[in-house]
Amino acid sequence: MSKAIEVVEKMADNAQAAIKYDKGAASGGLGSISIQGIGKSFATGKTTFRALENIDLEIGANEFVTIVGPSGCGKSTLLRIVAGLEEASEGDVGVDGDLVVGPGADRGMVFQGYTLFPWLTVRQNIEYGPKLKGISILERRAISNRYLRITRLESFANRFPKQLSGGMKQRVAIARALANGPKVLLMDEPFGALDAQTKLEMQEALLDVWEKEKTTVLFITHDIDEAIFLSQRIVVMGAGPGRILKEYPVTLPAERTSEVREHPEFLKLRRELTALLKHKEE
Ligand SMILES: Nc1ncnc2c1ncn2[C@@H]1O[C@H](COP(=O)(O)OP(=O)(O)OP(=O)(O)O)[C@@H](O)[C@H]1O
Repeated sequence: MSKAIEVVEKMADNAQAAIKYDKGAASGGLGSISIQGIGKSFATGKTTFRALENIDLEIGANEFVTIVGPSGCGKSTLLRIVAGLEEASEGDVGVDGDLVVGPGADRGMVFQGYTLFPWLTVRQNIEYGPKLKGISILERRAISNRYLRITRLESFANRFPKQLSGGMKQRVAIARALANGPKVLLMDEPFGALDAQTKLEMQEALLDVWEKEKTTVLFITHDIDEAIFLSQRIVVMGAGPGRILKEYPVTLPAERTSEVREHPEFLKLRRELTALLKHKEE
């Protein structure tokens, strides 16, 4: 089953999906995330595999936090737990004080693969979530217009996914997530498959969306430069079992232009993170 279908089906199953579209959430809802004592064990044959151990992380409303760490340290598992797609073995996740018990419209997911519905146009993909929630066609049109504009896809509204470039498809995926009015965007290596130039453009586009929509973003990447450029805070995880090793506040200017990449603070952070992660990969 594709990840998009998995998310949508679980949302449909979940009582939280019944929450009516709330413009307040789309345009400045809160969105603080509280991750408390999360542990996760997977049953693997006769043994269990300890994927996450004692994860505590508090993320403020409208904060942009990125998780980096070696392959297999549990980044995706943690994000899936926050999304409500995976159940934690121990601990709790709350969004604005509400316990996460499954996927909900308050949390939008964007993955690495292009998880669009290939049989729907760009506009229909964006309107899919609102339609599922029974939002009227007029209101749906207003929502899709807004996110087509914000993601600069207006002239591609009637195209099908296969007629789009990789960067455009990821912009549609972001627009589709935003169309549900989430307080929180959960992004698992969303730009991992893009070429270098498109990736840089997408990072700037995402910061633009984040500033306009005031969503909280929890982002995963292997790309240290991407983590520094985007984030207000970087959380480094280690493996065996997956745990938080260190947190770095990113004290770069709020306006992230390409010059920021040459900023001494950027270069210092890159050196520190590279050294820490190199050591962990060895
Ligand atoms: N359903 C599952 N059953 C058993 N083990 C799992 C399952 N899902 C994940 N794991 C294991 O848990 C660990 C963490 O996986 P996860 O995908 O969260 O890591 P990650 O840090 O996101 O890795 P990557 O950076 O390579 O994407 C891995 O060792 C993985 O094999």
